[in-house]
Formats: sequence, structure tokens, C-alpha cells
Amino acid sequence: MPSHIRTVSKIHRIACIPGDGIGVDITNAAEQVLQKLSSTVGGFEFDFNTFDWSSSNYLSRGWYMPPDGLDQLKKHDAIYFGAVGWPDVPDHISLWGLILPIRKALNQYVNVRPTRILPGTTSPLSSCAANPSSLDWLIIRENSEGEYSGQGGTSHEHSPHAIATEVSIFTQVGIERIMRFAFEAARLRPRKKLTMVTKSNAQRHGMVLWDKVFYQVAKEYPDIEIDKMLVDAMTVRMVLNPQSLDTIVATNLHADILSDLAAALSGSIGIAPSSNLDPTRGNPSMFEPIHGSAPDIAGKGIANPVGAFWSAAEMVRWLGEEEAADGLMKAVENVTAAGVKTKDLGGEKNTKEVTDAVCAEIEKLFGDSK
Ligand SMILES: NC(=O)c1ccc[n+]([C@@H]2O[C@H](COP(=O)([O-])OP(=O)(O)OC[C@H]3O[C@@H](n4cnc5c(N)ncnc54)[C@H](O)[C@@H]3O)[C@@H](O)[C@H]2O)c1
Ligand SMILES: O=C(O)[C@H](O)[C@@H](O)C(=O)O
Ligand SMILES: [K+]
Ligand SMILES: [Mn+2]
Repeated sequence: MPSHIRTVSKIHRIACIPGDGIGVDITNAAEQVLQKLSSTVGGFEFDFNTFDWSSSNYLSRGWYMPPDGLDQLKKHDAIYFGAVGWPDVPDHISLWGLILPIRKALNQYVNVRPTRILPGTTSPLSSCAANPSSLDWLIIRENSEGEYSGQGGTSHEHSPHAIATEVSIFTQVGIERIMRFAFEAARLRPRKKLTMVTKSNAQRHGMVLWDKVFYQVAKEYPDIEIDKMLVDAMTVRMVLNPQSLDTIVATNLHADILSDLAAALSGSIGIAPSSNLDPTRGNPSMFEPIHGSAPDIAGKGIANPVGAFWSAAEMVRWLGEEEAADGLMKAVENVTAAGVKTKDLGGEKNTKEVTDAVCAEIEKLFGDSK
């Protein structure tokens, strides 16, 4: 091609919300890797727009998101999120000031949380030592209602008669849409298995509707093998029989807890990604590692950026850049396989060293393709 003719790149507008603690370190790392990816793969570029919505700014300004914050986010193709929460702000203020309103207002009713044991890493489960592929799960978390509906209140707050309610909301529409998403996700995986997690033995209204709608929707998917687990027994099965599970659908709270367990069983919470999706694509979806701001290691430069990279790869895939997404995951896996890992995975490298190693792998994979 003559050198004066330039191909036009597609531009993906990304809103970045680093937030607090290690959220800042891993968002910087993800941006570095994404820039490297776009400059080596070619054909697309990222236009990053960073929002300083953090707990320290909340303390000085009195708000996490400005009144038009959601409208600002809507102008982007996707949102990349680090983590929110810091010890000097009550956690319910930070969560309800930032991440939960975004998930709800932008119709991100699905939270997808994959887990597997990456090459060169070890599971604490001895049963996975010989065959790491026996732990390969896709957790589909209901992300808009359930135990996180925000309904309830406190009366007689400062008296010995204080009363607080936290009301779980389950709607037919909300359950049906998450179940349908979970069945479709199970259908795309080779084993075509879906396990529904519930607590309908003790919780006799919302969880009973949850189960009922699951079985209604299941009739449309005769090709999917289904089963049902009470959430307490599910923790046992995840530990003792990991190979028996594939796709999992659970409520907002249950999946929040089970996905931290899943991450630990695959080696570390530091590797686990999540996608907060609006499957209608009417709003930008949001991508973030499942971990929080980790105040205990913040500022030390040692946070594992792998969960952030995996989340970034899911974002790139959602934006339609399949080849780049596969390449990013390949680069991450080559790096873990080579033993370049942070302390939580038993390694000795810091965030920057792992990030630079992933960039070097991207260069090896795509460097000559432009
Ligand atoms: N979506 C979010 O933004 C989100 C998620 C979870 C927790 N939080 C908030 O984060 C704060 C801390 O919460 P927490 O301590 O319960 O959970 P956390 O995930 O921040 O940390 C739990 C443990 O895992 C370790 N860890 C987490 N991520 C790691 C990484 N990338 N590399 C290495 N080690 C890592 C931490 O050092 C800590 O020991 C709280 O304010 C909480 O509300 C926010
Ligand atoms: O949803 C939550 O509970 C928190 O944001 C966090 O724990 C998460 O998993 O995203
Ligand atoms: K996070
Ligand atoms: Mn969580």
C-alpha cells in the first residue's frame, strides 16, 4: 500500500474508573496492556477517558459520581472499573455511591465470572494437581436485584430498639432474563451443563420463584443438562467435586460469595475477571476484576494484574475484537506459564514486572503483523 494512504482505525471510547487502592494500580496496568494491544494488532484504537471518582475525592467533595455521572458514562462504548472502597468511608456508602448505581442504572443485569486454573499456577485443591482442566467454571451472577435490591430501612436507629430490614426482591422478569442468559451461555460451552444455585429450603418466597422460573425456562433448552444445588452444599461440591460443575447460575449475593471461593480454588482472587453486561447493548457494559481495593497491599506495587488483564480481554471481546481478545489471553497465559507471577500466586514479581512481561508477549504475538 502506498505510504501516504492510511487505513482508518476503529475507535473504542473507554470510560476508566480506577477508584481506590489497588484499583488504581491494576487499571493503569490494564490501560498499558490495552494500548500495547491496539498498537500491535492494528485496526482499532482506544480513547481512554479517566474519571477520578474515588473515596478520597468523596471525602473532600461529598460525592462519588456527579449528578450527570451516568450520562457521562453513557457516551462511551465500555467502562473499565478498578475497585471502590476504603477504610475511612463505610463500605455501604462507597458501594452504593458508585458501583451499584452503575450496574443498576446501566441495565447491567448480568455479571459473568469465569474461573479456570491458568498455566503455571496451582490450585489449593490437590485433586486438580494432575488435571488442572477439571476446574473450568462459568458463574452467571444476577446483577440487578435479589439481595442487592437496596430495599429496607432502619427505625429507632440510635436506641436499644433499633430495627433494620434488608429486603430481597425477586421478579419474574428479572429471574427469567438471567436464566435465559445462563442457558444460552451453557449452550456455547462444550459440556452444555447448567447448575442452578438456590436456598429455597429456608427462603420460601423469592427463592421458590427463582427455582420455578428456572424450570420454566429450562423447557426451552432440552439440550442443556440441568441440576439444582442448595448454596451451602454447593460450597462442598466446588471443593470436593470441581469437575462435576460447568456453567453455574446464582443470585446476586450467592454468586458474589461463590465467585470469590471459585477464584481462590483456581489459585488466587487476583486472577478472576468479571463482565457487568447489558445484553441488550442499550448501555455500555462494565469490566472489572472481581477483587476489591485490597487496602492491606495497596501502594506496594504488588497487586496481581492478571484479573485486570482477563477483564480487559473480556471487554475487548465484547467490543468485537476477537483476535485481539484471544491474543491478550494467550499473552497472559504465556506469562503465567513462564512463572512470571506475583506473590499471591507463589511468585516473586511485582505488578509492573508482570505487566511488562505481558506487553512483551503481545509484541511477540502481533509485533510483525502490522
Ligand atoms: N467491585 C468492587 O469494587 C469491590 C469488590 C470487592 C470489595 N470491594 C471493596 O474493597 C474493599 C476491600 O475489600 P476486601 O478486603 O473484602 O476484599 P479484597 O478483594 O479487596 O481483598 C481480599 C484479600 O485478597 C487480596 N487481593 C485482592 N486482590 C488482589 C490482587 N489483585 N493481588 C493480590 N492480592 C489481592 C487482598 O490483599 C486481601 O488480602 C472494601 O471496601 C470492599 O467493599 C469492592
Ligand atoms: O457486588 C459486590 O458485592 C461488590 O461489589 C463486590 O464484592 C463484587 O464482587 O463486585
Ligand atoms: K473490582
Ligand atoms: Mn465480591
